[in-house]
Amino acid sequence: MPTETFEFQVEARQLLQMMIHSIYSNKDVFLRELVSNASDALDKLRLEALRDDSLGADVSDLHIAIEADKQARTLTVRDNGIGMSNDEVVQLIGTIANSGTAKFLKELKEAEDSAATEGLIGQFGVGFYSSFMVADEVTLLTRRAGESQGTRWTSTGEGTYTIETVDDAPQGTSVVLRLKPEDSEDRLYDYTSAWKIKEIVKRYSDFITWPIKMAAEPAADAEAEDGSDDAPREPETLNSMKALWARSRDEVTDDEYHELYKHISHDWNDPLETIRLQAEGTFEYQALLFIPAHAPQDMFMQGYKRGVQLYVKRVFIMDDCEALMPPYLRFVKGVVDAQDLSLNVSREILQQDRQIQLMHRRLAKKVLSTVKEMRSAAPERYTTFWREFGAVLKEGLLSDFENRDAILAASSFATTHDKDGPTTLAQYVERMKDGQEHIFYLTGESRQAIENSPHMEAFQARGIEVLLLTDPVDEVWVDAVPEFDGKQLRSVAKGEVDLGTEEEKKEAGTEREKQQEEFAGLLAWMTGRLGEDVKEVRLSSRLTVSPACVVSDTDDVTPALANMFRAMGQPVPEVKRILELNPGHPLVSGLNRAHADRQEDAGLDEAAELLYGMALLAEGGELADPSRFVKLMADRLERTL
Ligand SMILES: Nc1ncnc2c1ncn2[C@@H]1O[C@H](COP(=O)(O)OP(=O)(O)OP(=O)(O)O)[C@@H](O)[C@H]1O
Repeated sequence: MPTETFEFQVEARQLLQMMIHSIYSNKDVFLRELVSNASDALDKLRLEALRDDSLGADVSDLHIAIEADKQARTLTVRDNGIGMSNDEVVQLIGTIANSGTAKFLKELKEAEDSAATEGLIGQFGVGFYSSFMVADEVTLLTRRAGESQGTRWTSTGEGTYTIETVDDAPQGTSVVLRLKPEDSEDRLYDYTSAWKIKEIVKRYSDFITWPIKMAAEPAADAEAEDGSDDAPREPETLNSMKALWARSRDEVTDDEYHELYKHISHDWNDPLETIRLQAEGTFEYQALLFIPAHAPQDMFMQGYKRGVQLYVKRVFIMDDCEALMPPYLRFVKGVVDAQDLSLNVSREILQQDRQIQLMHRRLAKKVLSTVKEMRSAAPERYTTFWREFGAVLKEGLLSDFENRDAILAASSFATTHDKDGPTTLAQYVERMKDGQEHIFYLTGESRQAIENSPHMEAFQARGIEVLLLTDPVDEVWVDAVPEFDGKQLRSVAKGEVDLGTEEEKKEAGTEREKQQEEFAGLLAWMTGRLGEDVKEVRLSSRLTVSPACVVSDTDDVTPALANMFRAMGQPVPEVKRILELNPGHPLVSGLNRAHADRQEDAGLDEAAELLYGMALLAEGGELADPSRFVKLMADRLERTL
């Protein structure tokens, strides 16, 4: 079989270039990545052998071996795991399937200093390619369990790689690195040194559940006597293989937890939070969960794989076990080790298992209570958490009714009360003014757009706090959550506004009756005139500065929500809104006088239309016919000159 040469996919090539030009300063991590891949391959083989008797794979001595050759300056990481078929090598090693990669590479190019670069690359993780940080040539020899032929893949990382079929490859994968010259100033150490290898394995891979073996070094005295040392030596196992989740908290350092996190999440950064849980009794399990410090790029994409790893009595069973985590906690990584499940358990069985459902509930509660505690105990970390995952967490308000209060208690919201810091609902309720019955909020594109919206005027004038909700999911959950602490949530852009003390309300009522009479003609005429667009034109009690605004009826769908449904392909009927006029505004009183004098003409028609258009623009809405609006406006302006 001839050797064939292939080109790396564009993204893969860019990533390799970055590896070769060593943008990541800690090069030791290449070994962690290779060991991590080898460990995954062993997990996969054990499972496949369990499920498929006919695989014909040897699973008697599964392990990882590290071999260094000082003379040849090579380092080999070998496993006798699942291996890869010829096609898999091309697909998995020659291309990058991760959809976030292009975006990541762009950000990486724009990053200005090396610290920013490392932060970014840490979010991504580059796995196998990190070999090129320390090697100028990498050879991978692999044979998939159950297949007879193997594949050799070789590359210097410069744009192409070669592939050839090999007849006598052992089962599993070996990766041979031809090491670059040592350069300790660049943190490129001697990776043939047994001491260095041990140090790296201990630091990053101690918990790996498979033995990581290294051939023992020849003893110094034996070499001195006759220059050779032929006696076979037992290879040394470098890692303790202890499952961290099964050890007590005080036996494990934070660093050890963090390395386990990196292994299972493929993240290069430390997690934000580590959560431990031990359940005893009839259904025993241990969980070690992590909240990452960054949201993955594809968290909102369809097909995002959620869930933690499932082990049964220390044996890895599956990745992304979605039965253990609700969708709104899909960012949580970790390990759950259950004592009483079958090793053959399938995803379908897990979904229906009552014990698993109980476990799922308990894990969700534990994550939520941890987040809540984080807010008081570590506010900075909570801020990071909320920035990265707040929008996802709030999805739970729509799906997890049982934990709704716990989700609300772990949530925070931007508020008019504080320019910089968010508030909790409990804090909001504490600050509520005498006579205020509701928790007020407004949804919109951005804080600025909301604050400048005319709907806010009466609230600003009275100093009533309003929550400023800018995540798309906010449009939805506010309708699904009936109340918090006995207080209803109310949009300031919906329904009638009824603020102030009883006395003030009474006074305002008499005043309003007078105004109703005064403006009755104008309101009736405008309701007819704008009837195609709005269901009613009425006087407003929410405006102090602006002439007009558009509001939705209390139970109507807002335009933003309707747009969201339409974007998801769900038809939503057109819902007409209400135009409110500010009787105290000179433009409105002027229009009222003009209407009383002239009853009807083209000028009045246009003024009504312009007023409605202005109200839409003021809330950040869209005009049905912007060019007509601009023309009418230009005509009017022209007449003022
Ligand atoms: N030793 C190995 N045995 C079998 N398959 C392997 C081995 N090393 C890598 N692979 C396959 O190649 C794929 C790509 O590996 P790579 O290390 O580049 O990325 P990854 O481990 O999937 O994720 P990340 O890039 O986040 O580390 C792996 O998912 C795995 O399927």
